Amino acid sequence: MTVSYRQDFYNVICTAIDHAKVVGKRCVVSEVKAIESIDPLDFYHTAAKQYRGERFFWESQSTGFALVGAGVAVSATAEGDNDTLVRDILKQLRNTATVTGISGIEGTGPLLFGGHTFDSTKQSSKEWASFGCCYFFLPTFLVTKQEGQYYLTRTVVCEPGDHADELMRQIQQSEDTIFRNVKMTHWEKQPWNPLLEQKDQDLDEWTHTVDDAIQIMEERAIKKIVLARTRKMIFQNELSSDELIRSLREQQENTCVFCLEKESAAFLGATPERLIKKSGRRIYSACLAGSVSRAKTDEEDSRLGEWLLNDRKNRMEHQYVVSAVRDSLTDLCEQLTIPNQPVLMKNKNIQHLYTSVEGLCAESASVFDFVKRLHPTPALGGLPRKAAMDWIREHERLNRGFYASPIGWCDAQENGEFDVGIRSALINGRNVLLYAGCGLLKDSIPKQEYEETAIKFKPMLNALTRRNS
Ligand SMILES: C=C(O[C@@H]1C=C(C(=O)O)C=C[C@H]1O)C(=O)O
Repeated sequence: MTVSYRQDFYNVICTAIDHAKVVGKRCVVSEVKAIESIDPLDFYHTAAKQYRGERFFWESQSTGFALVGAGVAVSATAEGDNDTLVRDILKQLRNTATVTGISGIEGTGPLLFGGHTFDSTKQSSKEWASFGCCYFFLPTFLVTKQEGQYYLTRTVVCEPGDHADELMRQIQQSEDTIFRNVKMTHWEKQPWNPLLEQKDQDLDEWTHTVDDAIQIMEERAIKKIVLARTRKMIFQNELSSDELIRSLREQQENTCVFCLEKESAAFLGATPERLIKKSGRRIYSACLAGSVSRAKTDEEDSRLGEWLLNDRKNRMEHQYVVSAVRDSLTDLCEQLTIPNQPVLMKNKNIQHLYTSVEGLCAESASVFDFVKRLHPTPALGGLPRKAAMDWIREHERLNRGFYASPIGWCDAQENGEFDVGIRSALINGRNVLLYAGCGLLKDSIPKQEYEETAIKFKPMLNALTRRNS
């Protein structure tokens, strides 16, 4: 990657077009600049006019870090094994992209955002068709909010026959339009959107599948299987990811609110579960497994929390995740700090057992090395991984698509973050597919697990029905 400090964007584009002519290939040019503070969601909303179906949103509620992308400059979709494809694009970007303006700020410059399916051996289903098995894109406009500062990265793809004046005019015009309107963002009160139909997986069918899982865990050396279910919903009017993100960020403190659009579909949610964050040599991961509901009174809530901290089944379920995460990270990290005991993570609708993970890795490591090693942890797949995945592939009555998979971003310095796409839904027009899963052990009780998944529907359900419970 060439970093040019003093040249302005126009000159860099001219040089890139000349270079594209010589090498006969497109060249990517990005410019990073500081901008005045704006609400990332207002930017997302305003960009819809030009870039609906080509946006992403990412906001960590606890740190305030946010990324919003609009417009597809470069994209990658694939069927089958997807990891190589994204790495290749990133490598290509690193080798060929020119970045001008401010440098050294994480989450700025040419950055890929996206995700892939839970199970790369599975063909994508009809609902997930537009996303394919893997979808990442480098946005034309990227707004980054980092430590209270705001940055705009704009990216232009220069082809051999392009004219700098035209490219410059186009990007400037789009930028002016968005930023003129962003200041005037006005969220209108939405009319009531009635729910016309909804369908859950039948409780008997679910019970039967849980029984199957329990039986296989008793017969074979399988310790844990995560089983998921869906709820299909049809609303009267088209749903808007903008409005849903707005509700999620208001209601789901302590989570990461994310959304990835592709054509008319959007996959979004408020996940409490970080898979991996890499910042320079520092890495952060998390073990999250073992759940109980929140209660109405503080007293009852604490009692439930205490119960969870001491419940044998939940502690075991959690410990499987801790051990597997430790095993996955040990040889990628020089240092690894994992506390011996979990603590409680309390979210609006549910509380979990949580163990933090921090480490120090080699400079050359990529956030994708970690994703590949960790996914799926026993929190989303099971233990042993392969046996659990085989069972899920054969028995679970749904196609998970991007649900329970890593979703997130990676910049050209290989910094990035991928969280697990849970507490999520796929929306398309008036249709919604909600997803939720739970960890099964030999002594699981089907009805309890069904109820646990119902609680896990709540964050998205409340956003969809505009309830606050
Ligand atoms: C699978 C989900 O959640 C996972 C399963 C948990 C559990 O079984 O206790 C807890 C947190 C997540 O790791 C989901 O929310 O869909």
